[in-house]
Amino acid sequence: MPQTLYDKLWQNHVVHEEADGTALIYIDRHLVHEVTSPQAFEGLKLAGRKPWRVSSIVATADHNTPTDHWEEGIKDPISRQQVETLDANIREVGALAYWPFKDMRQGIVHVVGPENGATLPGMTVVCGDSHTSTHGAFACMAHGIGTSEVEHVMATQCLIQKKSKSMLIRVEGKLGKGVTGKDVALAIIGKIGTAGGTGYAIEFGGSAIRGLSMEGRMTLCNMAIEAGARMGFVAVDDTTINYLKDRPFSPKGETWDKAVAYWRTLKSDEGACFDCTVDLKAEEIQPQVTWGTSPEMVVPIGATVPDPAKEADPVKREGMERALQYMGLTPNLEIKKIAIDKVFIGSCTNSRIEDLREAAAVVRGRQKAANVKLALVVPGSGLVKRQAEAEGLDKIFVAAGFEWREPGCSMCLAMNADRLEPGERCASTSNRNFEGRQGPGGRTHLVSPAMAAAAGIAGHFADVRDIL
Ligand SMILES: CC(C)[C@H](C(=O)O)[C@@H](O)C(=O)O
Ligand code: SF4
Repeated sequence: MPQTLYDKLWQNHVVHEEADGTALIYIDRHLVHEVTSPQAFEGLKLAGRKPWRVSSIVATADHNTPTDHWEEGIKDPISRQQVETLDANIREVGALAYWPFKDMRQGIVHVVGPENGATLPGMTVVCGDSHTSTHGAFACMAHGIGTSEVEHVMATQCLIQKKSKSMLIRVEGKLGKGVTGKDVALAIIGKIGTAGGTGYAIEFGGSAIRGLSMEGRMTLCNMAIEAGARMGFVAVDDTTINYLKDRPFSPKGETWDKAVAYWRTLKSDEGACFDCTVDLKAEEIQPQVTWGTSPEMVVPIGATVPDPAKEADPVKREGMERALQYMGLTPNLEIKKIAIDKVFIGSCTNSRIEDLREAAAVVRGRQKAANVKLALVVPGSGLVKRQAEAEGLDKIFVAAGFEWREPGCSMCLAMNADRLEPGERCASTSNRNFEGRQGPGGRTHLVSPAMAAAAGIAGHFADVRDIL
Protein backbone atom coordinates (compact mmCIF):
# COMPACT_ATOMS: atom_id res chain seq x y z
CA MET A 1 0.00 0.00 0.00
CA PRO A 2 1.37 3.45 -0.85
CA GLN A 3 2.58 5.25 2.26
CA THR A 4 2.76 8.93 3.17
CA LEU A 5 6.05 10.37 4.39
CA TYR A 6 4.44 10.56 7.82
CA ASP A 7 3.54 6.83 7.71
CA LYS A 8 7.18 6.03 6.95
CA LEU A 9 8.63 8.25 9.67
CA TRP A 10 6.15 6.89 12.20
CA GLN A 11 6.68 3.25 11.27
CA ASN A 12 10.46 3.61 11.48
CA HIS A 13 10.28 4.79 15.08
CA VAL A 14 7.55 2.73 16.74
CA VAL A 15 9.01 0.67 19.58
CA HIS A 16 5.65 -0.65 20.74
CA GLU A 17 2.04 0.07 19.83
CA GLU A 18 -1.06 -0.73 21.91
CA ALA A 19 -4.35 -1.79 20.35
CA ASP A 20 -5.81 1.70 20.93
CA GLY A 21 -2.99 3.29 18.92
CA THR A 22 -0.98 4.56 21.89
CA ALA A 23 2.61 4.01 20.92
CA LEU A 24 6.10 4.29 22.25
CA ILE A 25 8.26 6.23 19.79
CA TYR A 26 12.06 6.23 19.72
CA ILE A 27 13.69 9.66 19.78
CA ASP A 28 16.83 10.26 17.73
CA ARG A 29 17.66 13.87 18.48
CA HIS A 30 16.97 15.79 21.66
CA LEU A 31 17.52 19.53 21.43
CA VAL A 32 17.83 21.31 24.74
CA HIS A 33 17.67 24.99 25.75
CA GLU A 34 17.76 26.74 29.10
CA VAL A 35 14.05 27.46 29.57
CA THR A 36 12.45 24.03 29.61
CA SER A 37 15.30 21.81 30.81
CA PRO A 38 16.07 22.71 34.47
CA GLN A 39 13.21 20.73 36.05
CA ALA A 40 13.93 17.79 33.78
CA PHE A 41 17.58 17.62 34.84
CA GLU A 42 16.48 18.07 38.45
CA GLY A 43 13.95 15.23 38.15
CA LEU A 44 16.56 12.91 36.68
CA LYS A 45 18.98 13.73 39.44
CA LEU A 46 16.39 13.14 42.16
CA ALA A 47 15.55 9.76 40.66
CA GLY A 48 19.25 8.88 40.43
CA ARG A 49 19.03 8.46 36.64
CA LYS A 50 21.38 9.41 33.85
CA PRO A 51 20.35 10.31 30.29
CA TRP A 52 19.76 7.14 28.26
CA ARG A 53 21.75 8.35 25.25
CA VAL A 54 23.84 11.43 25.91
CA SER A 55 24.90 11.53 22.25
CA SER A 56 21.33 12.40 21.23
CA ILE A 57 21.52 15.71 23.11
CA VAL A 58 22.40 18.98 21.43
CA ALA A 59 22.18 22.01 23.69
CA THR A 60 22.49 25.77 23.47
CA ALA A 61 21.35 28.90 25.32
CA ASP A 62 19.08 31.21 23.36
CA HIS A 63 15.96 32.66 25.00
CA ASN A 64 17.65 34.47 27.88
CA THR A 65 20.90 35.60 26.31
CA PRO A 66 21.41 39.30 25.59
CA THR A 67 22.13 40.44 22.05
CA ASP A 68 24.60 43.20 22.83
CA HIS A 69 27.43 43.96 25.26
CA TRP A 70 28.33 40.32 25.70
CA GLU A 71 31.41 41.41 27.63
CA GLU A 72 29.05 42.53 30.41
CA GLY A 73 27.49 39.08 30.75
CA ILE A 74 23.79 38.56 31.51
CA LYS A 75 22.52 41.39 33.71
CA ASP A 76 19.10 40.04 34.62
CA PRO A 77 19.60 37.65 37.58
CA ILE A 78 16.81 35.23 36.57
CA SER A 79 18.03 34.99 32.99
CA ARG A 80 21.59 34.55 34.20
CA GLN A 81 20.56 31.77 36.56
CA GLN A 82 18.74 29.89 33.79
CA VAL A 83 21.72 30.04 31.48
CA GLU A 84 24.15 29.08 34.25
CA THR A 85 21.91 26.17 35.27
CA LEU A 86 21.95 24.79 31.72
CA ASP A 87 25.70 25.17 31.71
CA ALA A 88 26.11 23.24 34.96
CA ASN A 89 23.67 20.51 33.88
CA ILE A 90 25.24 19.88 30.50
CA ARG A 91 28.75 19.96 31.91
CA GLU A 92 27.63 17.30 34.39
CA VAL A 93 25.74 14.91 32.09
CA GLY A 94 27.38 15.63 28.73
CA ALA A 95 25.98 16.07 25.21
CA LEU A 96 26.85 15.39 21.58
CA ALA A 97 27.30 19.14 21.25
CA TYR A 98 26.89 22.10 23.55
CA TRP A 99 27.16 25.67 22.33
CA PRO A 100 27.03 27.84 25.45
CA PHE A 101 26.49 31.58 25.75
CA LYS A 102 29.22 33.44 23.78
CA ASP A 103 30.34 30.32 21.89
CA MET A 104 30.94 30.93 18.18
CA ARG A 105 28.26 28.36 17.32
CA GLN A 106 25.70 29.50 19.90
CA GLY A 107 22.31 30.51 18.57
CA ILE A 108 18.62 29.75 18.48
CA VAL A 109 18.20 26.02 18.95
CA HIS A 110 16.19 25.66 15.72
CA VAL A 111 18.90 27.42 13.74
CA VAL A 112 21.97 25.69 15.18
CA GLY A 113 20.64 22.11 14.86
CA PRO A 114 20.21 22.14 11.07
CA GLU A 115 23.22 24.30 10.25
CA ASN A 116 25.52 21.89 12.07
CA GLY A 117 23.98 18.81 10.49
CA ALA A 118 22.60 17.71 13.88
CA THR A 119 19.15 17.56 12.28
CA LEU A 120 19.14 14.87 9.60
CA PRO A 121 16.37 13.44 7.41
CA GLY A 122 14.32 10.62 8.87
CA MET A 123 15.05 11.55 12.47
CA THR A 124 12.59 12.03 15.27
CA VAL A 125 13.54 15.40 16.74
CA VAL A 126 12.14 16.77 19.98
CA CYS A 127 12.80 19.83 22.12
CA GLY A 128 10.99 21.50 24.99
CA ASP A 129 9.94 24.15 22.52
CA SER A 130 6.89 24.46 20.32
CA HIS A 131 8.82 25.58 17.23
CA THR A 132 10.63 22.26 16.97
CA SER A 133 8.37 21.73 13.97
CA THR A 134 11.05 23.75 12.09
CA HIS A 135 13.17 20.60 11.70
CA GLY A 136 10.40 18.99 9.64
CA ALA A 137 11.95 20.85 6.70
CA PHE A 138 14.43 17.94 6.65
CA ALA A 139 11.69 15.28 6.49
CA CYS A 140 11.94 14.73 10.24
CA MET A 141 9.14 13.88 12.63
CA ALA A 142 9.86 16.93 14.77
CA HIS A 143 7.71 18.46 17.47
CA GLY A 144 7.75 20.31 20.74
CA ILE A 145 7.39 18.57 24.10
CA GLY A 146 6.66 19.69 27.68
CA THR A 147 9.20 19.74 30.49
CA SER A 148 8.02 16.42 31.97
CA GLU A 149 8.45 14.86 28.53
CA VAL A 150 11.95 16.33 28.33
CA GLU A 151 12.73 14.33 31.45
CA HIS A 152 10.98 11.26 30.01
CA VAL A 153 13.04 11.41 26.82
CA MET A 154 16.25 11.85 28.77
CA ALA A 155 15.44 8.88 30.98
CA THR A 156 14.13 6.47 28.34
CA GLN A 157 14.91 7.89 24.86
CA CYS A 158 11.22 7.31 24.10
CA LEU A 159 7.96 9.22 24.11
CA ILE A 160 4.34 8.10 24.37
CA GLN A 161 2.48 9.29 21.29
CA LYS A 162 -0.64 8.73 19.25
CA LYS A 163 -0.45 9.02 15.52
CA SER A 164 -2.00 12.19 14.12
CA LYS A 165 -4.17 12.45 11.03
CA SER A 166 -2.35 13.46 7.86
CA MET A 167 -2.87 16.66 5.88
CA LEU A 168 -1.28 17.56 2.57
CA ILE A 169 -0.92 21.28 1.88
CA ARG A 170 -0.05 21.63 -1.76
CA VAL A 171 1.25 24.90 -3.18
CA GLU A 172 1.60 24.67 -6.95
CA GLY A 173 3.13 27.25 -9.26
CA LYS A 174 5.83 29.87 -8.97
CA LEU A 175 6.03 32.43 -6.18
CA GLY A 176 6.18 36.03 -7.37
CA LYS A 177 9.10 38.40 -6.86
CA GLY A 178 9.37 39.43 -3.20
CA VAL A 179 7.10 36.60 -2.02
CA THR A 180 8.85 34.28 0.44
CA GLY A 181 8.37 31.16 2.57
CA LYS A 182 7.06 33.45 5.32
CA ASP A 183 4.30 34.77 3.08
CA VAL A 184 3.39 31.21 2.13
CA ALA A 185 3.21 30.27 5.83
CA LEU A 186 1.04 33.29 6.69
CA ALA A 187 -1.20 32.79 3.64
CA ILE A 188 -1.75 29.16 4.66
CA ILE A 189 -2.63 30.17 8.22
CA GLY A 190 -4.90 32.90 6.85
CA LYS A 191 -6.68 30.23 4.81
CA ILE A 192 -7.00 27.32 7.26
CA GLY A 193 -6.87 29.32 10.53
CA THR A 194 -4.82 28.73 13.68
CA ALA A 195 -6.91 25.64 14.46
CA GLY A 196 -6.93 24.36 10.88
CA GLY A 197 -4.10 21.92 11.48
CA THR A 198 -5.24 20.71 14.92
CA GLY A 199 -4.89 16.94 15.15
CA TYR A 200 -2.88 16.74 11.91
CA ALA A 201 0.69 16.24 10.83
CA ILE A 202 1.09 18.47 7.78
CA GLU A 203 3.14 17.58 4.73
CA PHE A 204 3.93 20.61 2.56
CA GLY A 205 4.19 19.70 -1.10
CA GLY A 206 3.76 21.02 -4.61
CA SER A 207 6.12 22.76 -7.02
CA ALA A 208 6.29 26.02 -5.05
CA ILE A 209 7.45 24.16 -1.94
CA ARG A 210 9.99 22.17 -3.93
CA GLY A 211 11.20 25.52 -5.26
CA LEU A 212 11.92 26.83 -1.76
CA SER A 213 15.44 26.75 -0.29
CA MET A 214 16.00 24.89 2.99
CA GLU A 215 15.77 28.27 4.74
CA GLY A 216 12.34 28.87 3.20
CA ARG A 217 11.19 25.36 4.10
CA MET A 218 12.35 25.85 7.69
CA THR A 219 10.35 29.10 7.90
CA LEU A 220 7.29 27.28 6.64
CA CYS A 221 7.62 24.24 8.95
CA ASN A 222 8.44 26.57 11.85
CA MET A 223 4.96 28.07 11.52
CA ALA A 224 3.11 24.74 11.17
CA ILE A 225 2.57 24.97 14.91
CA GLU A 226 0.85 28.35 14.44
CA ALA A 227 -1.56 26.59 12.09
CA GLY A 228 -2.46 24.29 14.99
CA ALA A 229 -0.48 21.27 13.77
CA ARG A 230 2.08 19.64 16.01
CA MET A 231 4.42 19.17 13.12
CA GLY A 232 4.96 19.95 9.47
CA PHE A 233 7.40 18.45 7.03
CA VAL A 234 8.74 18.49 3.50
CA ALA A 235 10.00 15.48 1.51
CA VAL A 236 13.71 14.99 0.84
CA ASP A 237 15.05 16.17 -2.53
CA ASP A 238 18.35 17.46 -3.95
CA THR A 239 17.91 20.75 -2.08
CA THR A 240 17.84 18.86 1.24
CA ILE A 241 20.84 16.72 0.38
CA ASN A 242 22.94 19.59 -1.00
CA TYR A 243 22.27 21.60 2.15
CA LEU A 244 23.51 18.80 4.41
CA LYS A 245 26.68 17.92 2.53
CA ASP A 246 29.79 18.56 4.65
CA ARG A 247 27.98 19.93 7.70
CA PRO A 248 29.90 19.07 10.92
CA PHE A 249 27.53 16.27 12.08
CA SER A 250 26.46 15.09 8.63
CA PRO A 251 27.63 11.57 7.83
CA LYS A 252 30.83 11.32 5.79
CA GLY A 253 32.25 9.01 3.11
CA GLU A 254 30.52 5.69 2.65
CA THR A 255 28.07 6.41 5.47
CA TRP A 256 27.02 9.56 3.62
CA ASP A 257 26.24 7.56 0.48
CA LYS A 258 24.21 5.03 2.45
CA ALA A 259 22.39 7.81 4.29
CA VAL A 260 21.55 9.61 1.03
CA ALA A 261 20.14 6.39 -0.45
CA TYR A 262 17.86 6.07 2.58
CA TRP A 263 16.96 9.76 2.68
CA ARG A 264 15.78 9.60 -0.93
CA THR A 265 13.00 7.21 0.21
CA LEU A 266 11.64 9.88 2.54
CA LYS A 267 8.74 11.13 0.46
CA SER A 268 5.10 10.16 0.11
CA ASP A 269 4.53 7.36 -2.37
CA GLU A 270 2.54 7.96 -5.52
CA GLY A 271 -1.15 7.48 -4.66
CA ALA A 272 -0.67 7.72 -0.86
CA CYS A 273 -3.84 8.77 0.94
CA PHE A 274 -4.11 11.83 3.15
CA ASP A 275 -6.98 12.51 5.55
CA CYS A 276 -7.24 16.02 4.16
CA THR A 277 -5.75 18.04 1.29
CA VAL A 278 -5.58 21.83 0.97
CA ASP A 279 -4.54 23.55 -2.27
CA LEU A 280 -3.06 26.99 -2.79
CA LYS A 281 -1.88 28.68 -5.97
CA ALA A 282 1.59 30.21 -5.64
CA GLU A 283 0.79 33.05 -8.06
CA GLU A 284 -2.06 34.22 -5.81
CA ILE A 285 0.13 34.59 -2.70
CA GLN A 286 1.09 38.21 -1.98
CA PRO A 287 3.39 39.65 0.69
CA GLN A 288 1.43 39.26 3.93
CA VAL A 289 1.00 41.47 7.03
CA THR A 290 -0.85 40.49 10.20
CA TRP A 291 -3.16 43.13 11.61
CA GLY A 292 -4.36 41.42 14.81
CA THR A 293 -3.29 39.33 17.77
CA SER A 294 -3.28 35.91 16.16
CA PRO A 295 -1.31 34.78 13.09
CA GLU A 296 -4.58 34.02 11.26
CA MET A 297 -5.47 37.72 11.40
CA VAL A 298 -3.54 38.38 8.24
CA VAL A 299 -4.08 40.15 4.92
CA PRO A 300 -2.06 40.93 1.78
CA ILE A 301 -0.10 44.21 1.85
CA GLY A 302 -2.49 45.92 -0.59
CA ALA A 303 -5.52 45.28 1.65
CA THR A 304 -7.21 47.25 4.41
CA VAL A 305 -7.74 46.40 8.08
CA PRO A 306 -10.86 44.20 8.17
CA ASP A 307 -14.11 45.64 9.47
CA PRO A 308 -15.70 43.64 12.32
CA ALA A 309 -19.11 45.11 11.34
CA LYS A 310 -18.95 42.96 8.21
CA GLU A 311 -18.35 39.76 10.19
CA ALA A 312 -21.54 37.73 10.63
CA ASP A 313 -20.21 35.38 13.34
CA PRO A 314 -20.61 37.20 16.71
CA VAL A 315 -17.73 35.32 18.36
CA LYS A 316 -15.36 36.18 15.52
CA ARG A 317 -16.63 39.77 15.47
CA GLU A 318 -15.88 40.21 19.15
CA GLY A 319 -12.41 38.70 18.68
CA MET A 320 -11.71 41.13 15.85
CA GLU A 321 -12.93 44.11 17.87
CA ARG A 322 -10.75 43.15 20.80
CA ALA A 323 -7.73 42.64 18.55
CA LEU A 324 -8.22 46.01 16.85
CA GLN A 325 -8.52 47.71 20.21
CA TYR A 326 -5.30 46.12 21.46
CA MET A 327 -3.52 46.90 18.21
CA GLY A 328 -4.76 50.51 18.22
CA LEU A 329 -6.16 50.17 14.69
CA THR A 330 -9.38 51.27 13.03
CA PRO A 331 -11.35 49.18 10.53
CA ASN A 332 -10.83 49.86 6.80
CA LEU A 333 -7.46 51.58 7.31
CA GLU A 334 -5.03 50.79 4.50
CA ILE A 335 -2.30 48.47 5.76
CA LYS A 336 0.26 50.67 3.98
CA LYS A 337 -0.82 53.65 6.14
CA ILE A 338 0.11 51.91 9.41
CA ALA A 339 3.23 53.61 10.80
CA ILE A 340 5.66 51.57 12.88
CA ASP A 341 8.00 52.32 15.80
CA LYS A 342 10.38 49.36 15.65
CA VAL A 343 11.62 46.64 13.33
CA PHE A 344 12.73 43.20 14.42
CA ILE A 345 14.49 40.98 11.91
CA GLY A 346 15.32 37.72 13.65
CA SER A 347 13.83 34.67 15.48
CA CYS A 348 13.86 30.97 14.59
CA THR A 349 11.41 31.80 11.80
CA ASN A 350 13.56 34.27 9.89
CA SER A 351 17.14 34.74 11.09
CA ARG A 352 19.06 32.54 8.67
CA ILE A 353 21.51 33.77 6.08
CA GLU A 354 18.98 33.90 3.28
CA ASP A 355 16.58 35.93 5.43
CA LEU A 356 19.32 38.44 6.16
CA ARG A 357 20.28 38.60 2.48
CA GLU A 358 16.66 39.32 1.52
CA ALA A 359 16.39 42.09 4.10
CA ALA A 360 19.77 43.56 3.14
CA ALA A 361 18.75 43.67 -0.53
CA VAL A 362 15.92 46.02 0.43
CA VAL A 363 17.96 48.12 2.87
CA ARG A 364 21.06 48.55 0.66
CA GLY A 365 21.76 52.21 -0.09
CA ARG A 366 18.68 53.40 1.82
CA GLN A 367 18.05 54.92 5.26
CA LYS A 368 15.85 53.91 8.16
CA ALA A 369 12.85 56.25 8.43
CA ALA A 370 13.13 58.92 11.14
CA ASN A 371 10.00 57.72 12.97
CA VAL A 372 11.47 54.22 13.41
CA LYS A 373 13.13 54.30 16.83
CA LEU A 374 14.95 51.02 16.54
CA ALA A 375 15.54 48.47 13.79
CA LEU A 376 17.18 45.33 15.12
CA VAL A 377 18.85 42.70 12.99
CA VAL A 378 19.59 39.60 15.05
CA PRO A 379 21.28 36.68 13.29
CA GLY A 380 20.02 33.27 14.38
CA SER A 381 23.45 31.97 15.31
CA GLY A 382 27.10 32.86 15.55
CA LEU A 383 27.71 31.04 12.26
CA VAL A 384 24.96 33.01 10.48
CA LYS A 385 26.49 36.19 11.90
CA ARG A 386 29.95 35.28 10.66
CA GLN A 387 28.63 34.38 7.20
CA ALA A 388 26.63 37.61 6.97
CA GLU A 389 29.67 39.66 7.98
CA ALA A 390 31.80 37.86 5.37
CA GLU A 391 29.24 39.00 2.80
CA GLY A 392 29.23 42.56 4.15
CA LEU A 393 25.55 42.45 5.14
CA ASP A 394 26.27 43.92 8.57
CA LYS A 395 27.74 47.04 6.94
CA ILE A 396 24.64 47.47 4.76
CA PHE A 397 22.38 47.36 7.81
CA VAL A 398 24.54 49.62 9.96
CA ALA A 399 24.94 52.19 7.16
CA ALA A 400 21.14 52.35 6.95
CA GLY A 401 20.77 52.96 10.69
CA PHE A 402 19.79 49.39 11.61
CA GLU A 403 21.46 47.72 14.63
CA TRP A 404 23.53 44.58 14.11
CA ARG A 405 23.35 42.30 17.14
CA GLU A 406 24.62 39.06 18.67
CA PRO A 407 22.53 35.87 18.11
CA GLY A 408 19.59 34.81 20.29
CA CYS A 409 15.79 34.77 20.47
CA SER A 410 15.93 38.52 21.16
CA MET A 411 12.72 40.47 20.63
CA CYS A 412 10.72 37.44 19.51
CA LEU A 413 9.53 37.14 23.08
CA ALA A 414 10.15 39.31 26.09
CA MET A 415 12.53 36.97 27.93
CA ASN A 416 15.63 39.13 27.53
CA ALA A 417 16.48 42.82 27.33
CA ASP A 418 15.08 43.32 23.80
CA ARG A 419 11.41 44.21 23.99
CA LEU A 420 8.69 46.63 22.95
CA GLU A 421 7.45 49.36 25.27
CA PRO A 422 3.67 49.56 25.85
CA GLY A 423 1.90 50.83 22.74
CA GLU A 424 4.92 50.44 20.45
CA ARG A 425 4.24 48.94 17.05
CA CYS A 426 6.69 46.54 15.45
CA ALA A 427 7.21 45.02 12.02
CA SER A 428 8.53 41.65 13.14
CA THR A 429 9.79 38.58 11.32
CA SER A 430 8.91 36.31 14.26
CA ASN A 431 6.00 33.87 14.42
CA ARG A 432 3.64 35.00 17.19
CA ASN A 433 1.71 38.25 17.51
CA PHE A 434 -0.14 37.44 20.74
CA GLU A 435 -0.89 40.25 23.20
CA GLY A 436 2.29 41.18 25.06
CA ARG A 437 4.45 38.70 23.16
CA GLN A 438 7.22 41.23 22.47
CA GLY A 439 6.66 43.10 25.76
CA PRO A 440 3.56 44.17 27.70
CA GLY A 441 1.33 46.36 25.55
CA GLY A 442 3.56 45.85 22.50
CA ARG A 443 1.91 45.55 19.09
CA THR A 444 3.33 42.97 16.70
CA HIS A 445 2.77 42.72 12.95
CA LEU A 446 4.22 39.54 11.45
CA VAL A 447 5.92 39.94 8.09
CA SER A 448 8.77 38.53 6.00
CA PRO A 449 12.34 39.86 6.40
CA ALA A 450 12.06 41.81 3.12
CA MET A 451 8.75 43.35 4.24
CA ALA A 452 10.18 44.21 7.69
CA ALA A 453 13.12 45.91 5.99
CA ALA A 454 10.78 47.79 3.65
CA ALA A 455 8.71 49.00 6.63
CA GLY A 456 11.88 50.15 8.37
CA ILE A 457 12.84 52.24 5.36
CA ALA A 458 9.37 53.66 4.68
CA GLY A 459 8.38 54.15 8.33
CA HIS A 460 5.11 52.34 7.59
CA PHE A 461 4.17 49.08 5.88
CA ALA A 462 5.10 49.11 2.21
CA ASP A 463 4.93 46.64 -0.66
CA VAL A 464 8.41 45.24 -1.06
CA ARG A 465 7.61 44.53 -4.72
CA ASP A 466 7.57 48.29 -5.36
CA ILE A 467 11.10 48.59 -3.96
CA LEU A 468 12.87 45.53 -5.38
C1 LIG B 1 10.12 29.25 25.94
C2 LIG B 1 9.55 28.19 25.06
C3 LIG B 1 9.02 27.10 25.90
C4 LIG B 1 8.55 28.74 24.04
C5 LIG B 1 7.97 27.67 23.13
O1 LIG B 1 7.69 26.55 23.50
O2 LIG B 1 7.74 27.93 21.99
C6 LIG B 1 9.17 29.84 23.21
O3 LIG B 1 10.23 29.39 22.44
C7 LIG B 1 8.14 30.49 22.34
O4 LIG B 1 8.40 30.68 21.17
O5 LIG B 1 7.08 30.83 22.86
S1 SF4 C 1 13.05 32.64 18.43
FE1 SF4 C 1 11.06 32.94 19.34
S2 SF4 C 1 9.77 31.30 18.60
FE2 SF4 C 1 11.89 30.73 18.24
S3 SF4 C 1 12.47 29.51 20.00
FE3 SF4 C 1 13.07 31.63 20.42
S4 SF4 C 1 11.33 32.51 21.51
FE4 SF4 C 1 10.58 30.61 20.55
